[in-house]
Order: sequence, then C-alpha cells, then structure tokens
Amino acid sequence: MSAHYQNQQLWVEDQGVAALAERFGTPLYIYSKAAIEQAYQAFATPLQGRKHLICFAVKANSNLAVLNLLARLGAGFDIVSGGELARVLAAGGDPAKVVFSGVGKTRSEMAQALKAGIHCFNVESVAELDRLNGVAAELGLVAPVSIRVNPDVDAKTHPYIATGLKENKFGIDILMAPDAFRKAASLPHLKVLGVDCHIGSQLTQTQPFVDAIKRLMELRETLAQDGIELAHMDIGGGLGVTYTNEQPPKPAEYLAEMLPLIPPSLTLVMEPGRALVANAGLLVGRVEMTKDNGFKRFVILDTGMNDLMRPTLYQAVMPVLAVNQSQNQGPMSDLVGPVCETGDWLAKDVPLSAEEGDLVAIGGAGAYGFVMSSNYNSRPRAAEVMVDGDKVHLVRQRETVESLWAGEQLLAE
Ligand SMILES: Cc1ncc(COP(=O)(O)O)c(C=O)c1O
Ligand SMILES: N[C@@H](CCCC[NH3+])C(=O)O
Repeated sequence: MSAHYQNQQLWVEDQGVAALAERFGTPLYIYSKAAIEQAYQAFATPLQGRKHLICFAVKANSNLAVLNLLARLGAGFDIVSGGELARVLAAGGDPAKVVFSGVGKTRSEMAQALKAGIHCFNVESVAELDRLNGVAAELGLVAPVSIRVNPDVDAKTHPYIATGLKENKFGIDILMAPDAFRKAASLPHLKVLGVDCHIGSQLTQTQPFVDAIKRLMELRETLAQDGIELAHMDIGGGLGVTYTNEQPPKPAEYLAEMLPLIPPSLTLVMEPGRALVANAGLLVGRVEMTKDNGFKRFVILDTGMNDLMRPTLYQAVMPVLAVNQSQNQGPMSDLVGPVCETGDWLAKDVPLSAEEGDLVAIGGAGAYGFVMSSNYNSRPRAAEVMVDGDKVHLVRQRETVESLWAGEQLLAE
C-alpha cells in the first residue's frame, strides 16, 4: 500500500493526505507514482530475458497520467473499446503494444484499431472472426488475431468477476477452439498470432491459472498438428491483491509458476490491471455527520457508491484508514455515503471514531475506482491527483455541476 502513517497522520509518499484534501477538496482520488512503478517492476523484473509484453488492462484505471506513466515504463495496453484505444494514444501509448479484448467490438472500433496498427485482436467468437475479416478486407489490411479461449476453469472468485467458466459470455469454448482457429487460418484478411485466456479477476490462488495454461498448451499441440503455429500466448490478467486479509501470490511467485509451463519460443503476453494499480490509490472523503440510531452508528461521508462501487457491487471489503490514525479505534460503525440507496456503503462494522469534519480514506482504490464512478444523484465526479515524492499533480479536475448537463437541452416548445 502506497499510504503510510507518520506521527499519526496518513501520508502518500511525501505528501500529507490532510493537506491534499484541504488543497484539492473531497472526495479525492490520490495515486502514488512510486507505487505504480514498483508494481510494474514486480512483473517486469522476473520477465527479463524472455520475450514478453505486459499489457495494462486500461479498464482498471484509464486516467491519462496513469496510462502515460505506464507507457513510459514500457507497458503495452489491453483495451476493450475504441474509447480506451483513443485514451492510450492520447497518453502516448504505442499502438503496436495494444491488444484488443471484448465480446462486442463494433465494426467502427475494429476499423479504428486496424488503422492504428494494434498488436492483435483477442477474438471472442466465430461471428467476430467473420466481422473482422470483412472490415480488414474493406481496408485492404490483414488483422492480427489471437483467439480468446474459455478454458472452463473455476477462478474461485466473486461470480461477477469470474470469466473463464462455460456459462460466462467470454471467449470461445475450448472444445470449439480448434475449429475456430482453422477458420481464422482460412480467412484471407486474418493472420493467426496467438491464443489468449482470461479466467477472472482478484484470484488469490495460482492453481486456476496453472489449469488454464495447461489446457491452452494442449490446444497449441492440437493446432500444431494442423499446421497452425502460434507466436504468442496471452495469459490474461486476474492476479489478486491484498485489500484486507487476502494473501495472493506476489507477481514474482505467480510468474515462477507460470513461466515453466510456457516455452520461451512463445512471446508471453499478460494483461494485469488490478495488480498494477489497486494499492497505488486511495479515495479520501470527509465526514459530513454521524448518527447513532441506537442499533447502529453511521459515519456519513461526502463520498459513496457513486465514487466507489466495489463495496456495494461485489460486497468487497476494502481497507478503511482514518487520516488521523487514532480514529481507527472506536465504536463499530458503518461507513456510508450521501446517495439515496440502502446499498450506498463503503465499509460495514469497522471501528471508527471519526466525527464531522474528519477525513477517512479507503485503500485499494486505484483499480476499478474512479473508472466505475457515476454521476448518480447529480454528484460531480471526484478530482484525481498523482503524488510523486514531494510533488503533486492534479491529473483530473473535479467535475462541475454545470458539466453534468452540458449535453442536455430544454424542450424546444
Ligand atoms: C480481458 C481482460 N483482461 C484483463 C483484465 C484485468 O484483470 P485484473 O484487473 O484482474 O488483472 C480483465 C478484467 O478482469 C479482462 O476482462
Ligand atoms: N470491476 C471489477 C473487476 C472487473 C473485471 C473486468 N473483467 C472489480 O472491481 O473487482
């Protein structure tokens, strides 16, 4: 975690969180540049000397400054929309290091990515092979493809973020994959580059990854018998992080199990999201008021589910860090927001003595935090800042209320 206490006060690198909240207001997302750099190196270092491409899953945090930082570190990007591709390019990312996942790519998104010259399309259905071949033909281009296989492996994670089971919409069933590869190889405007899988997110064990890779390796042998040679294997993202008590393998431990399964002749592509940014981010809110209904104590913040959906959407337990450390003790409280939904909570039953005006941070908020935020209840979205040592950069301005209706019109009468 990028944040630490010093003299009972919460800091991110060399910046006090209280001073940042004072200066930029709340709710505020704070990212640590050093924490992102360290997380990236934790993947890159064990891969030295091996053909590889680390493609950050842009969906986890698409702020341009975050993407720019990762691009400068040498990262590629895993995108799932034309919007994400545009962000990567605006942030200085190299299109030749982009892989394009997603089950519903539109024709125009395909054309946009082909013209940009991305590394490959992770194709998720037979219908998509036909569509992509057609779009590439119209442009007189050949589309590099990798087929996303659904290996039917239980990732043992929350059902909403498991993606590698038969019943999930993702990928092509592993039993149908050989036919899909044969078809891809036969289409004139496609070039088969590799095979891909992504079995889910926030995995805390390596076994499901191992099972999936073994199935992909078997598939590779079957394909080789048909004369279809693969240049790369994309093992997706999904490595979990510690929010509170989870004990996922560290990137080096995870890679130590994966690397022996994959021959070095194959370029290893991976798509980590959460593991690169989750613990580089905090969401900071200020207490508006507290109330005790005799049954429960509520600490009501100026931030809630519209800024951070993970608790209510996945019942995710995220760490609560009072900015004044001494306030991490006290009566058991529910940390809730101002949104008119019973599900508007950020934490349940945590010891917290914070009162009106005090600041509370939620840790692990660098991934799937701001990107999943909304304007529900006409709440402008938070500002985002990135701390770099003793410097701080405002990397996204707080929205104004007026900007929320900028595209709306009164009735013309
Ligand atoms: C295709 C694909 N790749 C990569 C990721 C990134 O996953 P994570 O943030 O768990 O590393 C996701 C999200 O789960 C995904 O759907
Ligand atoms: N949004 C999810 C992860 C999504 C994975 C997308 N494939 C989370 O916060 O845990």
